[in-house]
Amino acid sequence: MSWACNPAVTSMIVDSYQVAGPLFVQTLQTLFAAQCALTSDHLWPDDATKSVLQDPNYDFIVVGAGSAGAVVANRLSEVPDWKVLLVEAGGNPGLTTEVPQLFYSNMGTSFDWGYKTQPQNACKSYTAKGCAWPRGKVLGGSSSINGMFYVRANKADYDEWAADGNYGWSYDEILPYFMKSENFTGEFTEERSKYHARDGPIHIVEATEPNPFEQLTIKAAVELGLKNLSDINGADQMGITACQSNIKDNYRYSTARAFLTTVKDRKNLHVMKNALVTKVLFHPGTKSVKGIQISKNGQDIIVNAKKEVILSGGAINSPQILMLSGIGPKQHLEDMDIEVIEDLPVGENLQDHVFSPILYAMEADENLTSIDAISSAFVQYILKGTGLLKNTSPHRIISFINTTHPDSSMPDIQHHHLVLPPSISNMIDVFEKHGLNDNVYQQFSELNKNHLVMLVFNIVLRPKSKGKILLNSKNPHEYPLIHANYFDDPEDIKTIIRSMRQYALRLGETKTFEASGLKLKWLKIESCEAFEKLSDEYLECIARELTFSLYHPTSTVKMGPKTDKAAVVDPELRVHNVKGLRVIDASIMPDVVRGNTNAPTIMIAEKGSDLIKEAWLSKHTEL
Ligand SMILES: Cc1cc2nc3c(=O)[nH]c(=O)nc-3n(C[C@H](O)[C@H](O)[C@H](O)COP(=O)(O)OP(=O)(O)OC[C@H]3O[C@@H](n4cnc5c(N)ncnc54)[C@H](O)[C@@H]3O)c2cc1C
Repeated sequence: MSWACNPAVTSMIVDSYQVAGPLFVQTLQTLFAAQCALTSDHLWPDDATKSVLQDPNYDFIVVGAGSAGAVVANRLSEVPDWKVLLVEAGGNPGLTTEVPQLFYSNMGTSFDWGYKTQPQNACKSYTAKGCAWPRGKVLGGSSSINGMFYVRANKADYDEWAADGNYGWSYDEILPYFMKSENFTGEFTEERSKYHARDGPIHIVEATEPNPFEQLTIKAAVELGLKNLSDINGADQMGITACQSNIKDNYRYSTARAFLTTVKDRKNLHVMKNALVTKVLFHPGTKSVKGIQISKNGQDIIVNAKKEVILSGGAINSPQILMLSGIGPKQHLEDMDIEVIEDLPVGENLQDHVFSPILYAMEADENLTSIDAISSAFVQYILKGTGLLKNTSPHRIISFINTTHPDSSMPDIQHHHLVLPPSISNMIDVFEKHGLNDNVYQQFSELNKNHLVMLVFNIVLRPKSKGKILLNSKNPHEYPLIHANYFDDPEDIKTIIRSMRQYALRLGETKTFEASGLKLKWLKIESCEAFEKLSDEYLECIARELTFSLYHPTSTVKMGPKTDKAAVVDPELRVHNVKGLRVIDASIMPDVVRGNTNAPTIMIAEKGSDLIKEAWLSKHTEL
C-alpha cells in the first residue's frame, strides 16, 4: 500500500502542519487523497523478484516497460501457455505522472533518467552546454511523463519504410495496428471510422472546451492560410488543430495504465521493477540468445529465455544494452574492451526533433499561478475532476506546414504552442528544469513575472543531421554518451529559419495577435547581439543558443533488410545474424516520423507482438 493511502501516516503529517492554516492543510489532505486514488500501489502489477529468483526461466523476456514494452508484455501474455517476464528499471507511477497538467514537473525527478546531450554547436545557452533529454524511468516509460499528444505522423513515413525494403510496414498495412490499441472516445462519424476504433485499451480524447489562447492561436494561423483540421489522425495532416490526447477520466492514460493495470493479475505475466538489465547473454560460442543479466539491489541475477529476448529500452538504452552485450560497431566495442558477438551499426543514425522557440508575451494577472490558485485547482480537480489540471490545455495546439512546397501533403515543420501563465515557476519551471543558464533563466523569469508567455516551437521534422549513441564505458550503470549533432547539416538551420519567417514571426502580424495584446519578445543573448536583429545570422544564432529537444529520439537500432548497411534489425525486428533477439521500440524507426513519436511506438509494439505470435504460433492474431 502507498503511504499516502495509510490514514495513520497522513493524519500525522497533516497534524504537524495545522499551524500553516486551513487552506494548506486542506491542500495536503487533497494531495494525499489524490495520490492514493491515482497511484496507489494496488493499481500496478506486483514486483515479481521473489518468483524470478525461485524459477528464473521464461519463454519471453521483455526489457523495459515503456511505450512499447508494456504493449509487448501484454500481447505476448495473451497466450496462456507462454510465461512472460517484463523487467523495468523504474517503479510505479506517482501523483505527478498521473495528473495531466503536471506533465512537465516529472523532469529531473526519479521518474526521469535525466540524460543530457554532449556539448556541440547547439544547446549553447545551457549551463551544461548540452540539451536536456528526459526519458521515463517508471512503468509506462516515457508514456508516463510525456505530453500525451496523440499523433500518428504522416502516411508517407510508413510508405517510405516499406519502399526501403521493410515489407509489411506501409501505411495501409500498419493502420490496423494503430486502430487495434485505440479506444477513441470522440464523435464517431463514417469518415472517422476509417481511421479510429473503439475497442482497444488506450483511451483517446478530443480536445474539448478550447481555452481562449488555443482558440486565438488557431484563428491567427487560419489568418496565415493554415487549414483548421478536425482530425489530425485522419486523412490530412497539413494545418492546425487542438490535438487528441491519451487521457481518461482526467488522468494520464499511459501504456502502463492501458496495458499493465488491466492484466496485472495474469498468472503468466511477471513484472520485475527497479531492476536494471545489464546485458543479453549468449550460449557460449554462438550467436544464440540464452537470457539476460539483471542488476537489482547490488545483486546480479541471471534469467533464461526459452524462446526470445525482446529489448524495449528505448532509443538510448536499447543500443546501450546491445553494445554492452557485444552487438555494435566492432571498433567501438574493442575500444571499450567488450567481446564482439556481431558487428552492426548500433547507436548510429540517431535522429530527433530539434526546435527553437519564438516568444510572445502579454501582461497578465500574477494571481493565476499563486499558491492559492494552485491549491484550489487541486481541490477542484480532486473533488470534481474539473479545472486546469484535468488535461493539457492551453498547450494542445499543434500545426504542420511545408516551408518549401506549401501544397505538399508532407510537412517539414511542426509547431507546438506552450502557454506559460505569469510566474509559472510557482508551478512548473520549464526553463529551469531544462538547465538554461542564469542569463537566459533570469530574463525569462523577469518577463514571466507579470506576463503570460507563449512559446512557439519551430520543430524540424526530418532532420538531415544524424547523431549517435556511444558507450562511455563497459559499466552498465554509467550513462552512454549522446551525440545529438543538432544542425550539423546546415539545411536544418535553413529549415528552422524558414519556419520562423513563414509562421512563428508572422503570427505577431495577424489581426488576431494584435488584438490580443501578445507581442513578440526576444531574450538578450550576448553572442547574438553582434548580428542584425531578424537577419538569417541572428536567427541561426538564436537557434543554436536556445535549442531544445522535443524528446523524440529514434532510429538508433535501424530497421532494414540485410542489404541496408545501416540496418540493425530486419523488417520482423530480429537483430541481423543473431538468434532469439528482437528490438521493439522507437529505436527501430528507419527515420524519425513526421510527428510525435508515442503513438507510432505503440503501433510498432502492436505489430512487433503480432510478428512474434506469427513466428511461434504460425498464425496472425485477429485484428
Ligand atoms: C517529456 C517527454 C514528452 C513527450 N511528449 C510526447 C507527446 O506528447 N506525444 C508523443 O507522441 N510523444 C511524446 N514523447 C515521446 C514519446 O513518449 C517516446 O517517443 C516514446 O515513449 C518512446 O517509447 P519507447 O518504448 O521507445 O521508450 P520508453 O517509453 O522510454 O521506454 C523505455 C523503458 O525501458 C526502461 N529501461 C531502459 N533501460 C533499461 C534497462 N537497462 N533495464 C530495465 N529497464 C530499462 C525505461 O526505464 C523505460 O521504462 C515525449 C517524450 C518525453 C520524454
